[in-house]
Amino acid sequence: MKFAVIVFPGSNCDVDMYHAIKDELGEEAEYVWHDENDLSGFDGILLPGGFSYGDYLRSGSIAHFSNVMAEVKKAAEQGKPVLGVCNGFQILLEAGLLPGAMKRNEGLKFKCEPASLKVVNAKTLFTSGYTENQVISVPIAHGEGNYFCDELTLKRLNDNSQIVFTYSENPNGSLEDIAGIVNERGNVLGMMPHPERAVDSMLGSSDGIKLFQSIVKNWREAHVTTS
Ligand SMILES: NC(=O)CC[C@H](N)C(=O)O
Repeated sequence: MKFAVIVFPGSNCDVDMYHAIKDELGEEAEYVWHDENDLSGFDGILLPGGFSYGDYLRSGSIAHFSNVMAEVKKAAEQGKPVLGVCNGFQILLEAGLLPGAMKRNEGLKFKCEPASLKVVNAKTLFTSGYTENQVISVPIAHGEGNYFCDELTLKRLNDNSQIVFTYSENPNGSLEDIAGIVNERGNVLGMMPHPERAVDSMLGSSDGIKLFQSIVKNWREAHVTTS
């Protein structure tokens, strides 16, 4: 499986993402600069964390105008897996690929620490390697992770099982402890915690690797025929 790691001016978790895919997962990965106009050669799209355009205005609000975002939308419409982590999640929200918005953390402090997450929905293509309600440890590092949406959107998220991860202890004030959500179709996931930084026990946790393994397993089942 071949992944695109999209790089925006100010991305700083692209190397971690690339390392997780290439060295820990053992799949193909390529850096793709934000002005690229063609993602047709990739099977999965990864938007890594960082401070695209210095987080000016609102995190992700400038990056979502990048050329590559039209291609990310196309890939999502084609049903390809699209994962946005931290700033990647913020960009997906700004692009309208996921509902809701991100506010500054309650307390207005940047939080960088391990987080306990509950896997609320283990039926997505991103989480099928976990069990329902499994608690995993994945680090967070953000100043703008306070997820917010209106009541109707929240009801839809709950009714469609689109809330995928919640925090055991809410670090940022996000609505209903939301740490990650998926789109209605189930192929676009945004999450504030960093699974790419939890892929080896030397990093304090290897719980994140299952997320990437789930993507590959589900992709193989759908695309690779064995005789
Ligand atoms: N690591 C990240 O992507 C976090 C940066 C992010 N722009 C923030 O809210 O602070």
